Amino acid sequence: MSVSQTNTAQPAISVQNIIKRYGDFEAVKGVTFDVADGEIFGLLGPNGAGKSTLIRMMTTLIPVTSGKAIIAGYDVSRAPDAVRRMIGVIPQALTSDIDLTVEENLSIYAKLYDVPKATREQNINELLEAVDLTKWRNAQTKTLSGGMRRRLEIARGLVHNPRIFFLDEPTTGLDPVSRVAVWEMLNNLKNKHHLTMLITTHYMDEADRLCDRIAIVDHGKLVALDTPMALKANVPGTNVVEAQFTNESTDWLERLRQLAGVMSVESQSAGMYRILTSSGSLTTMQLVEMTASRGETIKSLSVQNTTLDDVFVHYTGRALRDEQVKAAGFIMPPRPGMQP
Ligand SMILES: Nc1ncnc2c1ncn2[C@@H]1O[C@H](COP(=O)(O)OP(=O)(O)OP(=O)(O)O)[C@@H](O)[C@H]1O
Repeated sequence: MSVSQTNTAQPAISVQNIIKRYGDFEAVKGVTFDVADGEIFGLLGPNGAGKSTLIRMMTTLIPVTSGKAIIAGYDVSRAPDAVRRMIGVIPQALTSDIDLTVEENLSIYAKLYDVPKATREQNINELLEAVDLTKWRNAQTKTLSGGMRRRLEIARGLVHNPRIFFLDEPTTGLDPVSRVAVWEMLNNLKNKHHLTMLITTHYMDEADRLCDRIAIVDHGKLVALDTPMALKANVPGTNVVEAQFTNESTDWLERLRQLAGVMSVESQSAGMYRILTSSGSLTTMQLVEMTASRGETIKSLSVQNTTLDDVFVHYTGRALRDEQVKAAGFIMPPRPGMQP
């Protein structure tokens, strides 16, 4: 079926049993999901899970091996130009021209996308305001901080008024304050421009705060898809107890596993144990009793609700902090005048 009409009742993005093969290697193995109009949809997964490959297919950068991706009503394989007019794309790498000013970067893109002259200036002014760069419009891009440059790239991706915005790790390499500023900005932009957003991220707190629904991808397959709250509620064990003992006994792992409600126990560094349990209070009570009856002491103890990190571990078998090693390796390019 060739879909050529834009229809607001249909999903903004519809991916149907999509497959991508690189030679003999299947990087995406039949993934299906819809993204509703106006939704912020997160794609999470370990390194190499297939997130970028999925985004590249949805944004027409690489051909689909089989299956379909329908973006704003257009099939990426049959109507790639129409898809490109409907989408804005922020890739992982920063691509604005550092020798141009902020405004020149936006203006060149607007011309590339044939934004009519009459609306070009107004669009640029509004976007500069939205990303809080109005007073930097004449600054050379190379003088901007990492966070400001990322905001410029986001404004540039919206200069032709796309309906659907794809962001591949929009806050990687930013400090926590800049990350929160980008989240707020994306939320404001979404509401003001009625955008649909698809975001990949390595940061669980980002996905939790920003996304209406989250898809977890692993080894090229979709392994979970729901709202952050439902994902957390559906993971066995609703609490995480972290405990550290003064005595480095080798049988803690086994003894902790036998406490009431315990689903799994993970031994961490510095004698810390992370316990996933269906009843934080019951497990904690028994843990305290058991420790006291053996004449041992607890060095530290905390009880937390299940986080998206726990969801991630549950579905992928890997902790996100392993993934963050790679993410932390990305460093924003230095700007002139910055201290090393
Ligand atoms: N052009 C290519 N040729 C061959 N294999 C590729 C190519 N691009 C990606 N792959 C492989 O496909 C798999 C999925 O890669 P992809 O970049 O989509 O993962 P990702 O989830 O985006 O990972 P990351 O978080 O590291 O960006 C990986 O095993 C990768 O090595």
